[in-house]
Amino acid sequence: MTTGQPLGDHGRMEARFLGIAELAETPSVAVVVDVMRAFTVAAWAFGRGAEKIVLAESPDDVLALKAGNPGWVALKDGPPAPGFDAVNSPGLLRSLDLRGRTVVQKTTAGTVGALAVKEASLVLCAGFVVAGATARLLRQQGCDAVTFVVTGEEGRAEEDLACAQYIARRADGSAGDATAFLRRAAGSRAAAELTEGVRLGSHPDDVALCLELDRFPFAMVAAVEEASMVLRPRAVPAPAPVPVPVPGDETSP
Ligand SMILES: O=C(O)[C@H](CS(=O)(=O)O)OP(=O)(O)O
Ligand SMILES: [Mg+2]
Repeated sequence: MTTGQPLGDHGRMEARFLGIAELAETPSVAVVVDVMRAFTVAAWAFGRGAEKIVLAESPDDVLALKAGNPGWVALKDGPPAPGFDAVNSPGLLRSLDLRGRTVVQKTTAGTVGALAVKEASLVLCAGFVVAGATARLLRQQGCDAVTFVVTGEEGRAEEDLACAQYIARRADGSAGDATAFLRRAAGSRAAAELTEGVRLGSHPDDVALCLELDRFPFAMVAAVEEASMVLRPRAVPAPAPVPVPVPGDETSP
């Protein structure tokens, strides 16, 4: 799906929403979106103390990287598998202590999307849990053209598209009411599959955790380090509220 369009009322940022297979050229700035579940899981890994996440090309690469780096945490989607330490579930990951650890992650959609734009000058990975920080970072960087990679269902995954459009609106300075976007994600095929237990390696809380808006105050930046694509958190504090002048109060601005 190609829906190049200027966004918001302000016209400051041009956003394009593309599936992985539609990436004909390397974008300058890419936001790779996987709500259910790769980048919700990645955010939880950082929330639990992980230092970095290496995005791997294949399950075999995960195991090879782990073999060469004792202590790394091997993670993939699907059911628990020999040699792997974790699955792609925020509900299961949130009880792990990952302080100082390196996670190696391979999933069906999210990690593939990030690797597809590894040559971009700025790559952010996102879901609703880091939506606000991701939008703030795009604003801080002055990004005027952003390609959102909608990783699920060949660019049509409703949870990813809704999240991408929401981040684009916030980055563009438009109103930040997320209700309609979250409702679309809650009604997605991915949410239904997780609720019905179709997707293996899951926890009953996974959908709710994937729909937690701004759960974390950091964005997630991916960059090539020594031939691997490495994801790291970057704190993006919300700006302090502007004081409202109070008539008659000489101490107010
Ligand atoms: O683990 C997930 O939820 C999915 C698995 S699949 O795409 O439904 O097979 O992977 P993700 O890359 O996180 O979308
Ligand atoms: Mg997904």
